[in-house]
Amino acid sequence: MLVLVANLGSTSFKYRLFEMTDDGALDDIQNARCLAKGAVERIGDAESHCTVEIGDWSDQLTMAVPDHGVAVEACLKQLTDPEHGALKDASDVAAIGFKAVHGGRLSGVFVVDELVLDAMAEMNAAAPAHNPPYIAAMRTLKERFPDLPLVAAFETDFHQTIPAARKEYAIPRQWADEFHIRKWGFHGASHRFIAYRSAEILGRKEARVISCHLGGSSSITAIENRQSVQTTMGMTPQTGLPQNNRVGDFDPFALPLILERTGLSLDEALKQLASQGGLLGLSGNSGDIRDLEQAAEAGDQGSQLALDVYVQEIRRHLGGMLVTLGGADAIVFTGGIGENDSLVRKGVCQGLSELGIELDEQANEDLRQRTNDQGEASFHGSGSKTQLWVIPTNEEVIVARQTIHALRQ
Ligand SMILES: Nc1ncnc2c1ncn2[C@@H]1O[C@H](COP(=O)(O)OP(=O)(O)O)[C@@H](O)[C@H]1O
Ligand SMILES: CC(=O)OP(=O)(O)O
Ligand SMILES: [Mg+2]
Repeated sequence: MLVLVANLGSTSFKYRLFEMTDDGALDDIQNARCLAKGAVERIGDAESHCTVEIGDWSDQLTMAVPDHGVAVEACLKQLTDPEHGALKDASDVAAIGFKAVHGGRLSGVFVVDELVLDAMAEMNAAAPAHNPPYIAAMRTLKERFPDLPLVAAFETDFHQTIPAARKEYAIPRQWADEFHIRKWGFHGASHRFIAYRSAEILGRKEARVISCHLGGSSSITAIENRQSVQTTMGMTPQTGLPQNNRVGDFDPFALPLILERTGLSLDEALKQLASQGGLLGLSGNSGDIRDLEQAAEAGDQGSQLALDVYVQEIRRHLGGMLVTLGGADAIVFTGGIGENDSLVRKGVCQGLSELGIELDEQANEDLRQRTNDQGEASFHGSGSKTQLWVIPTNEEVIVARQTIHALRQ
């Protein structure tokens, strides 16, 4: 069975085409053959980087990809290319699974119909960088391929195991009960993959793991027995750590002051918090960690401040997760930043030997030369009680499994 998985991130579009057996369990993460994969990075910038790998053939190009709709069209074109493509026709796939973000009252995995699209649209204001592009892509594909099942696997699903004491806001009871205002948590596919994969690596399902998904959007999750028990994002993916251009945790009582001083409407101010905040807002320069490190190196103070705030916020939440779990067997770094950025990993892990966390600086620097065939490597010192790992996330294989399960029901 062929399953195409579409992962529309805040700054990227990634896809993988899998050949899967349909009898695998959700945690059967090794049992999926990836026939093709591709990515478009820096969507919305003047130059987006596009990569594609189909079998032995690969290609890279730089072009303008203004939005996720254009990215999805480009992906289908690549996959059905007469010379290099993996599909004769898009209808060869059994389903397209989406790593969908906020379904509000719908948390779980659903075949996409009008009710699902409505539930997502209700959350457009809560997830402005994520829900509108997903809805647009789903509508386009439904129109072009009316017989092809589309499946939405919501990011909130993995966090349903978080106990009430860690998911309730201290707000009037009615808001929580009637309007579902609570900490939902996101990046569920990634944190679930890390939960399953780290348990395989550590050889223990009951391990205590802290999963740091650091990318265009970032969140940290505490995992016990392969289940989420606490996470940093809350009601919306604007919360928790500072994101690339979204604010992270913020005091709502600053808003009246902002509206009064700037003359902005509430809508405009929220738009700015969700597009001009985060690392971009702090630095006044860029939301991409690579640009910030380059600028900081050249002496740009705003960029250095953004990097420092990001690392300090990760450390603050890491401290909370360590206490929640009563210590950790492993801390795992994943996502575009977690997998690639040794400076951020070093900033987060240094000076924690009193807590049993010892970084091997050289191993952290040389990580790329030390990875196994899945791109994984550890970088803790020999005396460290807590293991430190980089594990490339595979959100798509989780969504592919969830898609098959949803089709069976
Ligand atoms: N080689 C790299 N070195 C350092 N940071 C990187 C590298 N590649 C990507 N990144 C960072 O990762 C981010 C993208 O991460 P990703 O997890 O793909 O994001 P999203 O899914 O939110 O779009 C970029 O914004 C950039 O900050
Ligand atoms: C919240 C979320 O799903 O983030 P992203 O896809 O941008 O990493
Ligand atoms: Mg992502």
